[in-house]
Amino acid sequence: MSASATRPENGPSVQLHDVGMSFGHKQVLSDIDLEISPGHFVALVGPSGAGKSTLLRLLNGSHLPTAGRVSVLGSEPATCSRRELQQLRTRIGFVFQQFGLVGRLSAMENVLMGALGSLRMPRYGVSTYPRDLRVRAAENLERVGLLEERFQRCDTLSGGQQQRVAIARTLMQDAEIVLADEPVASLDPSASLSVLETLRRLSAEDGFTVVCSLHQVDLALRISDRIVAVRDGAIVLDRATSQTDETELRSIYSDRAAA
Ligand SMILES: Nc1ncnc2c1ncn2[C@@H]1O[C@H](COP(=O)(O)OP(=O)(O)OP(=O)(O)O)[C@@H](O)[C@H]1O
Repeated sequence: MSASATRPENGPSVQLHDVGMSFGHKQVLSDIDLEISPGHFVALVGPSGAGKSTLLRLLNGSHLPTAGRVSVLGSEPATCSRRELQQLRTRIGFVFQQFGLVGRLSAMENVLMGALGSLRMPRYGVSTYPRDLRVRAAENLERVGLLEERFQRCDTLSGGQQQRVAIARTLMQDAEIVLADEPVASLDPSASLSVLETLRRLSAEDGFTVVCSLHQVDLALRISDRIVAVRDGAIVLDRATSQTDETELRSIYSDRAAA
């Protein structure tokens, strides 16, 4: 794992205390208490509209809580200056459902863009990046199984391949936390499992923490160390994955009307 300048040794990656989030009069999250240790792979599950994406956005400082405290890698986004928040975000990778890649650029160039935070000037074209970064980008593409496709335009890659490129891009950041917002929602079951297994392997190899929202409870059970379920803006289950099962998790979706 990358060295952290501010996080106390072995301190939690993420700490939320009594967190609430409202948009105007709409209360979206309330009384959220959550602590995640470094290197853990946490699956965030729960029905549509439960507040999972909002919770992930609180973790990278895109949203600031309207109540309580959020601390990420030892920093509180709410009290960070703009520059401190920018620095914090270089330590946090984000993987989106829609990949967030530049389709007309090659896999290699998209991956290199993950290193832009460490460069002073914008770059245009693979050859304008320093050689050491090009070597690392190729290594990271190899780690996600896409070395051969490195010069292929991203919009010609399959969905699963595109998500692998997005994951390789976060590796260029040396991210200490990877936040993944429904990263496999648009993939078929086989590609979904394969992408999540890749993320899991990389997290184990490099030691970064993963918080990953998922709708597929079977995948959450296969891939995570811990499952946090959110419903109607509150945490309704927070357990080691080995201590829960598909029936209990499905009830969080199906009991919704009765709750
Ligand atoms: N910027 C915003 N302004 C107003 N309401 C918002 C905003 N962002 C999210 N919400 C509301 O917050 C609630 C939770 O949304 P969120 O996207 O966090 O849910 P989710 O659990 O990620 O859902 P899904 O699984 O469908 O992605 C929803 O009612 C949504 O309309």
